[in-house]
Amino acid sequence: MAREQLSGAAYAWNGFADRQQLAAALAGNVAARLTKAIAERGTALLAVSGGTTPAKFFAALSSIPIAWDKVTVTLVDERFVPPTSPRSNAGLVAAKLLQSKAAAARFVPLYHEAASIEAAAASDSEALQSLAWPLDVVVLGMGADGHTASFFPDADKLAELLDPSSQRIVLPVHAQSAGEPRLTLSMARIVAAGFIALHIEGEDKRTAFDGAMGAGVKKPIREVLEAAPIPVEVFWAP
Ligand SMILES: O=C(O)[C@H](O)[C@@H](O)[C@H](O)[C@H](O)COP(=O)(O)O
Repeated sequence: MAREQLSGAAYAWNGFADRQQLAAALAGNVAARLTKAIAERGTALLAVSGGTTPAKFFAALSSIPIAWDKVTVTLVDERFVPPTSPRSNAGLVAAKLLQSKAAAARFVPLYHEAASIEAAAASDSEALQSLAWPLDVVVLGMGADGHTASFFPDADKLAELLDPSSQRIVLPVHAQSAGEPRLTLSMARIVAAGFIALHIEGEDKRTAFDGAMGAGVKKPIREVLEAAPIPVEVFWAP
């Protein structure tokens, strides 16, 4: 595990020979952190990302026997679609994570029906406000464009999205490259997590990550690493 310090953007690189080994290692790390949180405060709060990368990790985590009835799972971000949509991250989590042992966990979605995405985000629904913040664990993904969560480089009001002092829990996102409008946890809620993992796979993502750590225009993933008070644990496999 190589620990890197880049002018405030600290991260630890955890490289694996294949995606199954990564899934087992990341699941073991997350399960241990959740168990520690339950021992310390009686409950644990986990936020996960969607997309195509997490499926193996979700399957590995779901089978680990921890006190899942004391775990609340929410999302880092969500497309503005109902859980029945094939684009829904809530649907992905229900199908791939909240199974087996993890079926006993409580799930709190970001999406709920509303007249607009702004209305949905502004309500920061009652269920979210009452969660036992800060997050104990957050697992981020990253796009090849350097976005993470729904902090897309072409998002409207990107500076607001990246503001680490925001008091908001959930923010609305409009970005041409995102497809549908998004709901995202705010930067402040993400970087306050006790354990921040970035799960990326493939050479394209490694190249994109290395590029984001270099000079030039700061991509959102670099902004998150710089805003985080603790090193981000990067989990990568080819
Ligand atoms: O809603 C989403 O799409 C995710 O939360 C998003 O932030 C994801 O982590 C990246 O876009 C990577 O997506 P892939 O895993 O599909 O490459």
